[in-house]
Amino acid sequence: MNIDIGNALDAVAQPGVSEDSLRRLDDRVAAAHDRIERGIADEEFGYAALSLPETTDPDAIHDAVAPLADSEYVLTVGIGGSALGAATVADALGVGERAPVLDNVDPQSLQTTVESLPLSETAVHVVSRSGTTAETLGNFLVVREAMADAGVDWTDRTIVTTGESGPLHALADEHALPTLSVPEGVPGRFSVLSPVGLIPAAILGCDIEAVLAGGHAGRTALAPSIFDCPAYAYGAVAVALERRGAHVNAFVPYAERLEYFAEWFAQLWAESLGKDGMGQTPVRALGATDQHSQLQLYRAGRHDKLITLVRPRDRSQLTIPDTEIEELAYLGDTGVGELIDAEFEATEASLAAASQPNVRVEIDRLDAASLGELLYGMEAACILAGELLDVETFTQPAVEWGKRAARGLLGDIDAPETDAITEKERLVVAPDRSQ
Ligand SMILES: O=P(O)(O)OC[C@H]1O[C@](O)(CO)[C@@H](O)[C@@H]1O
Repeated sequence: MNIDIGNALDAVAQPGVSEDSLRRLDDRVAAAHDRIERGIADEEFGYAALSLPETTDPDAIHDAVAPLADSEYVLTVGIGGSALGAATVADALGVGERAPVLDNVDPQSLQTTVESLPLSETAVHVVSRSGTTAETLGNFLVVREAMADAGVDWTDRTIVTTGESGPLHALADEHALPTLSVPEGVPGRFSVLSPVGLIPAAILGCDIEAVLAGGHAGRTALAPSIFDCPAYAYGAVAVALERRGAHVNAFVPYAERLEYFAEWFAQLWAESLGKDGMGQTPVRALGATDQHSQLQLYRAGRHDKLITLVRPRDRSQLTIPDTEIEELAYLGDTGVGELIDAEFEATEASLAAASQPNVRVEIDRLDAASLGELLYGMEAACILAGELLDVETFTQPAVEWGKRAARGLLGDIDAPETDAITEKERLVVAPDRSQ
């Protein structure tokens, strides 16, 4: 993974960062790096995520999934960090269509998903770090009943990843389901390089060792300076720009197979850095598609964004055939990869020409090793940003209020938050149907 921050400098962008302030910021990056290394060495909560390339045991994953190796599909039942990592890895490695994700509680899509899958050839991976998440457990209870109704023994086709205790762990124990642990000290959104993110890819025959090796390359690339460490360069520049008004991070991968990666990044960035009244709002977009929907805003709208452009350098070859239409001659014999890269570079230049700060993130090609390095790099960038912003990067206390309110509404607990639902201020505007 390498990073080009040239278009974030104040010589080009507004807001922009001067090279002097980057050099001054580098002292803080060196101190933050020491802090991170100490956290890794002491296996501290959160920092332990940066040891996963070394601590995750791919053999244990292969052993656990061996009975499911005949699966045509792997259905992940999880939400947030318990789904987005697995979806990102499967998507990026080209098995996304065989690795659907149930990460919402929408009755229609749940029904459609369950009805569309050959349940006897489907493995179900239920993932929840807490083991209590209502959406995940609710979805799973529906899926297992559908399997039973279809005459499929769900205990033969289910594998669980969860914490050391909780209802999901109890259920797995009761039915002797194969169970792997969410690694100790690793928050969900930082757990992609563990069984949480790797099980579907392993069942579908992907090279998870190469993903971990890429993560390891990311580990060895950590260095106490933004001028030597791409991950820290990204994190530091994002923070510096946020401080100068770039409160939005439009994250734009130029590869369809990285669409879930943008969603994964959005959780990582929002849930880790959205604290104490700060935090860049991640916006997922896709290149070149969203050039035709969002770029007008990115170029001519407020100067309140960092635009992150991501691409694999090497792409598969597919050539646009020649055409008899003269105006389209320029497309003939052009690679589709050439076309999307021209769009990438033109968009990058168009943002610079409009003084809109943007950063280029590149990987060699979209393969297991580069993916592992990219995921690790973004996690390290996020942790570095958290150090510079001095926020509690690894928790997400603000999400608990809503969970209590919902459980109160469903009669599970007696929660004061639930009152706010019934006492909501109302000013409803509805069309007058009497006319
Ligand atoms: O893995 P769990 O405990 O089911 O949580 C799922 C997701 O929900 C959150 O706790 C937010 O509600 C995320 O941090 C987490 O990734």
